[in-house]
Amino acid sequence: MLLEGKVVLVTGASAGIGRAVAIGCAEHGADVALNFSRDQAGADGAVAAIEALGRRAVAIQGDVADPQTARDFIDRAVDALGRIDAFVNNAGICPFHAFLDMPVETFERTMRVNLHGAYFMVQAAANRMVEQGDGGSIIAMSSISALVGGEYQTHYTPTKAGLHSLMQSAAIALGRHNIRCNSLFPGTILTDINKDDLADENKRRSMEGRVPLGRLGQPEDLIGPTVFLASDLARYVTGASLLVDGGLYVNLQ
Ligand SMILES: NC(=O)C1=CN([C@@H]2O[C@H](COP(=O)(O)OP(=O)(O)OC[C@H]3O[C@@H](n4cnc5c(N)ncnc54)[C@H](OP(=O)(O)O)[C@@H]3O)[C@@H](O)[C@H]2O)C=CC1
Ligand SMILES: C[C@H](O)[C@@H]1OC(=O)[C@H](O)[C@@H]1O
Repeated sequence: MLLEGKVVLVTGASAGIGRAVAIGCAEHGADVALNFSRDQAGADGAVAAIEALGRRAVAIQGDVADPQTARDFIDRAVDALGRIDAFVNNAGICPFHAFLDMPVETFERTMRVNLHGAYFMVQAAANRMVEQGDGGSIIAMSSISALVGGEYQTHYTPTKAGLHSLMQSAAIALGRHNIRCNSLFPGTILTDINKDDLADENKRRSMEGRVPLGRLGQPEDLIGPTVFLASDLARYVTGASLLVDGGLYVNLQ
């Protein structure tokens, strides 16, 4: 088991990718703390799934856009599970909207959840890992959108580029503590975040058609890459990024 004896913390773990990687880490031996903001039932379901695997789990509510949530989540998770070995910054939103009339509130909320929230969460996780003194792994759920644009994502893609940039700088700041910081770049993964956008059958077919592996992603496709980066197998990997997109990014023509 790659994560036997390790404690993994995941933000935004009541649904979608965060839920899948939280349960996936438990399948690979970890105890897991989950952050969520609204979906208590989803978080409770993920806790039950992890406990059914014989692992410990705790769900802690908090809006990552509030800087206080970061300290609270890390403190309560470590109180419950004893330590922190890996931190997955996953919570994120993507309210699709056109550029020219982007509401200020939509822009600011997206920045606060996806980027400001990540900054304070990563900082709080890193401080606890430094106190523990035996290293750690920080993983950011960035996106293929850190590399390419989207007409209705002008407020979102900069947060994903920013998140990867945060991982690069944090990798330098934390290397002396043996804390590794890496980004995952998922392509289009079928979750609630894009349910409405992909309800347009033409758009969905066109997106599928561009993926060399022939399908859009499932949340479980992120488990292997997350477990690898959290594990000691990745002990010399830091400041890196990994596309998990079925080949979408390289498919120019
Ligand atoms: N799906 C995709 O195609 C891709 C997704 N990503 C990234 O992956 C991450 C997860 O996305 P995905 O699983 O698709 O989305 P989902 O909408 O399925 O899940 C989002 C999760 O984040 C939580 N969340 C949202 N806002 C907050 C908040 N303010 N505080 C705490 N938790 C919050 C939600 O919990 P609750 O409902 O309880 O608030 C939920 O658990 C995001 O960062 C996204 O940008 C990257 C590339 C592609
Ligand atoms: C929400 C989108 O479908 C999804 O989010 C990303 O980060 C990917 O680039 C996709 O556009």
